Amino acid sequence: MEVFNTFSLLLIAALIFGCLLVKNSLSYWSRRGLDTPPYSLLFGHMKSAFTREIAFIDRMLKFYRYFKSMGLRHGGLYFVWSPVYMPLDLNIIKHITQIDFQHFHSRGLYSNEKNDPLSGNLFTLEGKKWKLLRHKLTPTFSSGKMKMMFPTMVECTKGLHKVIDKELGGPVDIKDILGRFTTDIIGSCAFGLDCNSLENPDSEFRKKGKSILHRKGLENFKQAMFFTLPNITKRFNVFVFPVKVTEFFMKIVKDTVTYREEHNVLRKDFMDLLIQLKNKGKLVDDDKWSSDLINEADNKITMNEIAAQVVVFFFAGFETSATTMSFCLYEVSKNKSIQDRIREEIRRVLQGHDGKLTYEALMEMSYLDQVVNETLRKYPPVPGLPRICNKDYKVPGTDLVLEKGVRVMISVAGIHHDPDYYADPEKFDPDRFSEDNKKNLTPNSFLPFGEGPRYCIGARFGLMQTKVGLVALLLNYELSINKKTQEPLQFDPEFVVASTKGGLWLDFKKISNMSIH
Ligand code: HEM
Repeated sequence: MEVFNTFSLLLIAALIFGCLLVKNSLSYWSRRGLDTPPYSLLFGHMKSAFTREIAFIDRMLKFYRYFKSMGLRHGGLYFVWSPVYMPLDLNIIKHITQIDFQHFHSRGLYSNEKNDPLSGNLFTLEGKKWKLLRHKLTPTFSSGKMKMMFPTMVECTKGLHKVIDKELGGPVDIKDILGRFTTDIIGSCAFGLDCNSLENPDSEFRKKGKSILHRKGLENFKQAMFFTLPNITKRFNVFVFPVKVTEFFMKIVKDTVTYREEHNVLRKDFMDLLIQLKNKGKLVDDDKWSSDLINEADNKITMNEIAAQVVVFFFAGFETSATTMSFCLYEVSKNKSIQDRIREEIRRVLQGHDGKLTYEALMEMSYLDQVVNETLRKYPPVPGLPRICNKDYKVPGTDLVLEKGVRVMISVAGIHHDPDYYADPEKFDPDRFSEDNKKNLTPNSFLPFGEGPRYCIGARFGLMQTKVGLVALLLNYELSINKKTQEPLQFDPEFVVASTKGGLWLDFKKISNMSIH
């Protein structure tokens, strides 16, 4: 009986202590004079990340609008019980992402290189490791390297035309088809493999890609934990990807590298550049691509590092571009005059290039560029930018000191939909980005690829594949919405990347049969 009483007392004491701890954690912002939207005791502001009720983009809009409606420059959130700072003021954001980068060089995401090699990638790495790797990988994405990969991308449009032609006559789920298209492009450019997912929607690559981005059950819970409590996840040695997915990619990368090295295969793709970094530590000049021109250097990368980068290129690269293309096609399906104007530009520019879609021809399509920018504004695929404070930081123009370890979330979606920066923000208006109007945009109010030294390394590649896909489709097909098109669009809570719920269904009518090859 006495043992039972002691145990009960200890339990009550632990409960009281736990409650006080939670209360203390959840008063972090009020003690510093920052406002917070209503939250749940158990999950803070992340309940819907665990329950998947509200999409990430909608959460980013909601929190931004809450603070904005109160006329605030910033506010506080809680990821479960840990404090997250949300700046709205563009000057504070500029300081965090660019000027005072040394205080915020990391995203504070899960990375556990030793036990989970694929988590040691450029997106998640921190501090010096990230800096060194970024330095080594930057030349991989130079415009010269992009030009070299361009023909591979254009080649993949053949498969795109075939699939659309097969589906003519009924509504087409363009989101799914474009996901397969970019899977094939990245598969080709990153792994040097023909993933064949356009022809075969059940291809292994497509299945693995989907299983990562569209997580269910325990995997969904794990993903929310990686995001909200990375340190705890690391302590439990949880893998960022399901073990089978990790094994699949590790094997493909190792087999490809070994085969290329044994057979002296040179291909103009990411894998080739990463193999150069592994063996020599440096890349050849843009205009040369042969093994005897590679300079020696000692900062080489390992096989595991190659695998981690190839996989992050794959996951960061295919869905972001596919959703950009889908949202763009949805908007031009509703705006016939915009659609006609792009098609007219595509035809005119191609005529000047013997009907071939070359890198130079694509760069000439300025209206297409405006339309893609407006799509990225209205539907930013990455709606929030995470950072973590690496050393105490006084927020400029305020009395607030962010302590080391406090996380930051910048609401890209909120800024892109703020009427102070974009008049009538729900209107799809590519002329916002015309040569004349661009000068009037508020500096730092357009952040689809992030900002500062952690800016998206694949932005050029992403824009290139997005535009190649759009040219291939808009040249030969007229698009319109149909009864199956969801209006208004709903974002899918199961995806971190902004994506529509239940696909995106459009009608395609073939109007010409022009080749771009
Ligand atoms: C439309 C397409 C794309 C969009 C909208 C996009 C967006 C972004 C954003 C917002 C970030 C975070 C930037 C920051 O925190 O400031 C990012 C980082 C990154 N992206 Fe992209 N991305 C796209 C395509 C790609 C592609 C095609 C690749 C690779 C082939 C790629 C690889 C990466 C990597 C590796 C990072 C981490 C960079 C670092 O931390 O140093 N992305 N991307």
